[in-house]
Amino acid sequence: MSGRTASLSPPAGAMPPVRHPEAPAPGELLGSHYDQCFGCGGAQPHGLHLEARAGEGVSLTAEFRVKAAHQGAPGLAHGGVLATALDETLGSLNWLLRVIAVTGRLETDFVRPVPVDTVLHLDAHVVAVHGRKIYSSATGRIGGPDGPVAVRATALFIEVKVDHFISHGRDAEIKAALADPDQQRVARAFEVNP
Ligand SMILES: CCCCC/C=C\C/C=C\C/C=C\C/C=C\CCCC(=O)SCCNC(=O)CCNC(=O)[C@H](O)C(C)(C)COP(=O)(O)OP(=O)(O)OC[C@H]1O[C@@H](n2cnc3c(N)ncnc32)[C@H](O)[C@@H]1OP(=O)(O)O
Repeated sequence: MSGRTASLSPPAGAMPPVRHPEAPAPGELLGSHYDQCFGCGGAQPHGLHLEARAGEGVSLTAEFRVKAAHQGAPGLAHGGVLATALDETLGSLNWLLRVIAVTGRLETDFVRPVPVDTVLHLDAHVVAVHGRKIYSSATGRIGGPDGPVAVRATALFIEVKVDHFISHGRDAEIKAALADPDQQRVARAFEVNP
């Protein structure tokens, strides 16, 4: 065993999250962190095309329309796709902290089925930060932003350096990402605003 704690509750000594002064203003779209991302990439034909908008503090909202390609059972969204939408939404929160982080742990509750063509209204916030560990939670509702809860998740993200992607990613995609002026801007922003 690794000795890692399975708990998604912040430990004693965890601090409230601090919104970065240059984080997008409440109401602003965050944009995609990577064009080919399955969750948010605009150039990813198979993706969820999730769009997140900054909220107050370290929170955001996002919308995801379930398409026919996302089915598990007839006419219903696949649970893994819904978990991806939650993961992406939670991951986007770290941009408000100006921290690069990857999902270490994601716990999902599936509360009610989500039909195809439904818009899932997601909201997420960071609960606490402890060293490199970021504790966050998200809720997805259907029928409107105040509709019934369909899915919920709590997560632990771990802060990493941009080298994480450079040393683990595939060469071709790394080179393409570095050649994309937007991605370079993202990476640079992360480097100068740790
Ligand atoms: C080149 C161009 C660059 C362009 C890049 C473009 C964009 C980049 C920007 C942002 C991208 C990031 C996210 C995008 C947003 C959303 C997308 C959704 C998010 C994802 O889809 S992301 C993919 C799935 N994700 C992974 O691919 C992670 C695989 N994994 C690892 O890479 C390692 O596993 C790692 C790094 C997590 C840790 O490794 P490590 O060696 O750095 O650190 P270590 O193990 O020491 O852990 C430190 C402390 O975290 C605790 N801890 C760690 N893991 C835990 C777990 N699972 N459960 C409970 N606690 C855990 C330990 O217990 C310890 O705790 P303590 O400090 O208390 O001892």
